[in-house]
Amino acid sequence: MALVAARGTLLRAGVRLGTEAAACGRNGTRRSASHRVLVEPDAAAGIATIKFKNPPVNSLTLEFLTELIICLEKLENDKTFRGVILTSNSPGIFSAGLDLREMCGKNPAHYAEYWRAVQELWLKLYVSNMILVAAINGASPAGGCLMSLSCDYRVLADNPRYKVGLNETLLGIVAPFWFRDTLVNTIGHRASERALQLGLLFPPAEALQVGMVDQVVPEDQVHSTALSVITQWLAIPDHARQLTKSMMRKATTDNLIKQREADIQNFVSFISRDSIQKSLQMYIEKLKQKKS
Ligand SMILES: CCCCCCCCCCCCC/C=C/C(=O)SCCNC(=O)CCNC(=O)[C@H](O)C(C)(C)COP(=O)(O)OP(=O)(O)OC[C@H]1O[C@@H](n2cnc3c(N)ncnc32)[C@H](O)[C@@H]1OP(=O)(O)O
Repeated sequence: MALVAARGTLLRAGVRLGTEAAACGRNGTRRSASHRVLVEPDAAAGIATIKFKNPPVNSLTLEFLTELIICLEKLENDKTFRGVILTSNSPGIFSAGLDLREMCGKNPAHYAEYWRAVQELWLKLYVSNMILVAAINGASPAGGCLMSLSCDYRVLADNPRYKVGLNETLLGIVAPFWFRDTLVNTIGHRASERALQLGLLFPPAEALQVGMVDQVVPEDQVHSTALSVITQWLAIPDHARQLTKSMMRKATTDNLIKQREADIQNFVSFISRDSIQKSLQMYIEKLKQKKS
């Protein structure tokens, strides 16, 4: 159902599914997707690397979200691949999170479609049967951080500019309950309460200390470290690891699934408020001014 909706979005966006599908195939050679998601499969190792390529900052536009969802679904259904590394094709920025322009100046139907896609990506990541490792090679605020928190393991490049965290309150918006739950499941309740209220963005050493990431390594070792982590995890029998993952995470995803439509309605009414639209516009303006 969600995949059908996602395909509808892609087709409206003019994305050729044939090309995209080929990119996520089982071929062992390097291939790239048509648009915003590059996939480098290593069939022999059973691992694929997904590289975000949505310039300038890998923000989660509806089209990018849709491509990611379809790509993950294809890998999930292809038993060749047991592990996936998520990383950015543009070192410096992992992902700037949700695309602010998708949440600003649009109509309620658009907000609803957008939020459903955000939910879908999280659901796909959080309870994926595959081993997901985030190789965080750049800044990763808000939705970018959520993507990495949804993986099984996070490796962050040691660069003080590469901050990670759920900074929603700094934008005048509120992280929804399933963002909160993902964070609480990772770093615990007290640390989450502080991080969420203050919208904290953690530089690498602090991110490691609070548990937002599992390892901090020199920038040029992020991918190789992710690869060696995934290799260790691959040694565990899939059925035992998958059932354990499900046991740890399914209650969290079920909580969203049972109130998915209400969550969409909450988002639409929240984001449509004049005060929230103003806050987002001011934030976009601030990002622009930072440059000049
Ligand atoms: C009663 C309770 C009710 C509760 C109900 C809850 C309902 C739910 C509420 C809503 C929840 C929403 C959850 C939101 C999650 C998010 O992810 S929001 C997005 C947060 N993201 C950020 O804050 C990141 C902002 N960007 C940056 O900090 C920086 O851009 C960067 C990523 C660190 C990169 O810096 P730099 O390399 O210097 O690039 P810039 O020059 O800043 O940016 C380049 C251009 O990119 C544009 N841009 C940046 N980020 C975004 C973005 N997220 N979306 C869209 N566009 C972005 C930036 O404006 C620049 O554009 P140009 O000026 O046109 O070049």
